[in-house]
Amino acid sequence: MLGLPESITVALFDLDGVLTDTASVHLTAWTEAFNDFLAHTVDDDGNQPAPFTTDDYLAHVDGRPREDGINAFLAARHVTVDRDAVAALGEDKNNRFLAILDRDGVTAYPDAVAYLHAARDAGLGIAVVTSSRNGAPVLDAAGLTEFVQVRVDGNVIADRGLAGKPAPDSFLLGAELMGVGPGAAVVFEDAVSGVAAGSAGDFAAVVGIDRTTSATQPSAHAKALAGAGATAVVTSFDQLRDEDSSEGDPQ
Ligand SMILES: O=P(O)(O)OC[C@H]1O[C@@H](O)[C@H](O)[C@@H](O)[C@@H]1O
Repeated sequence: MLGLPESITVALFDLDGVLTDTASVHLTAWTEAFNDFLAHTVDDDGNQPAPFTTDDYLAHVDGRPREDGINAFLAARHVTVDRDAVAALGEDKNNRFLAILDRDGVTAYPDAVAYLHAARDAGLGIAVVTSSRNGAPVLDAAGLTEFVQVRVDGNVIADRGLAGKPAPDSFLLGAELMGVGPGAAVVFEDAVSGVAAGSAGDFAAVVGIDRTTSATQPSAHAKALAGAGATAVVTSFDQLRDEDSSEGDPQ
């Protein structure tokens, strides 16, 4: 029913881009904020840096805590700024993110909601592990809070001084708070940094969710997720459940 090894009793879900259609909102907010910022900045050689692109988002920002994403992208553009500038850029992006949320609301992916129902019905423990400090309001706006027994979000990560994804620490904390070790838990992730975190944590399974395409041909992102250590890559949770009905696996 869930397409998972039977040893798994806990599911750790990333949020943005896995359960909710908010990776696109982060991408839009980051693109606007970075490009406004870059327009008034020069790199370490005094040149105008190239604009922020979707590829930059996937490589440097996706899945990481806010400040880590800023630092990784600016380092890639050889732009050096002080901590106040990083904080101001992060705040600008967050204001843009919240304004889009306020205007458009949050959509939960139907396949993810169906999978949450199936996981809960099967008795699996459910946790959300997100780098976002907006994890609680996004879950609320999507109507998903009722499913979540444990939430590790960007605020928890900062309060506890944990290393962000691609370090495994936030997922390991999620498993610990659910009372299991990584050998009894599955990680669901759409970001390369998140899959790398699950892989580094030795979780029983790390499922990459590639929502960049609905085609059967593996996308570049699907290949990147596999390369980062995903034990399986699917374009929808439905594929996990379909696999089971064709194989007759009990869980
Ligand atoms: O700025 P926030 O809401 O704390 O989010 C931090 C990061 O959270 C991750 O979940 C997203 O994949 C990133 O795009 C985002 O930058």
